Amino acid sequence: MTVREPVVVRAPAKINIHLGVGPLRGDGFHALHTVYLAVSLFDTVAVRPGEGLSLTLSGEGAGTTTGPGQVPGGPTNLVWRAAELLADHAGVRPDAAMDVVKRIPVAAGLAGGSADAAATLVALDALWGTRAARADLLALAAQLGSDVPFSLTGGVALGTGRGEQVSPVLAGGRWHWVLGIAGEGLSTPAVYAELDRLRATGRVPDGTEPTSAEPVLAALRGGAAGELARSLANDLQPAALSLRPDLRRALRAAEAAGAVAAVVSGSGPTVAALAGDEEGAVRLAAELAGVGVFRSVRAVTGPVPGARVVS
Ligand SMILES: C[C@@](CO)(OP(=O)(O)O)[C@H](O)COP(=O)(O)OP(=O)(O)OC[C@H]1O[C@@H](n2ccc(N)nc2=O)[C@H](O)[C@@H]1O
Ligand SMILES: Nc1ncnc2c1ncn2[C@@H]1O[C@H](COP(=O)(O)OP(=O)(O)O)[C@@H](O)[C@H]1O
Repeated sequence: MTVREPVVVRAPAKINIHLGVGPLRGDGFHALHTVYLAVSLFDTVAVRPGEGLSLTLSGEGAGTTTGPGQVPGGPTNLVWRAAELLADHAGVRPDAAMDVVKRIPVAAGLAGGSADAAATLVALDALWGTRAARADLLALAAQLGSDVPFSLTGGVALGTGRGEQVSPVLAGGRWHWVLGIAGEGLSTPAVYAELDRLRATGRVPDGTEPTSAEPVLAALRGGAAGELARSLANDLQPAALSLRPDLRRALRAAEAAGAVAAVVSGSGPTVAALAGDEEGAVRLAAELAGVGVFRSVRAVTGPVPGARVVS
């Protein structure tokens, strides 16, 4: 009997360096104009032949049992759903043993579940030999979540629609960040709902004119960290701050520790602090490691590629 080596795929976390949120659409999603950046913090998904589907989870977050950070171990996990969707699309039996190593913190605004879903599509496409067209993989990804197509493509991309329509963006550099990770996650739907509430009560602009992505796109072409720092924007940030007031302290701490700018990543609660260069990021990480508001900190760089087979 030949024992087949597993197919191992890694997929990156993302931060939103621009997140313009338009009005709530009829389908329950908000129209977005976002700029995603894939960063060097990865989950891996390994798949082997199996009878039916099975799933094991290890690494940070895998054992979380309460709150929005809970990762389901069965059919509702995005990995399991991705496997069923690809099998259905390709007309094959959903047979695979799947092992996920989670290093991307859960419910952190870093798209860890989306990374796992994208990695699973790529891994099982290789294991099952389904050879799905890229456009089909992107369409399956969009069915799994708004962020999943970006997790497939990686790099730097503009996201429109509900965030699922991605197109690459020209970027003239690499940027160094420190991620400040909070102890407890935030639920994405709860943060969008809080934004709607703040808009309905006139506490923030109503979203008919979401913040423009133009400054950030120009800064990406230029490549300088200082220019990017001036153009970071996140329309969800007031909602995340409203639900989690201690995030204000986290943002101030990042700037006091030498970040050229700091912004909440996506729906939060992770704070993405931009450093001037690589050494600056190492220094910033050391400074922020001692700040009580963060459970942990990670120095990362981006852009990095999307979900890729690594062995
Ligand atoms: C906020 C963002 C920014 O990139 O990322 P995270 O911070 O979650 O990582 C995304 O919009 C999250 O995308 P994702 O996590 O894939 O969300 P989905 O599963 O598609 O949707 C979960 C829920 O979020 C809300 N949602 C999501 C996307 C969108 N454009 N409008 C929304 O209102 C809806 O309530 C939806 O039911
Ligand atoms: N493989 C997975 N990894 C993480 N979360 C998952 C996964 N599958 C399903 N989920 C669910 O998705 C929610 C959001 O997870 P995640 O993608 O980590 O956060 P965010 O949407 O903030 O980027 C989790 O709270 C969990 O209930």
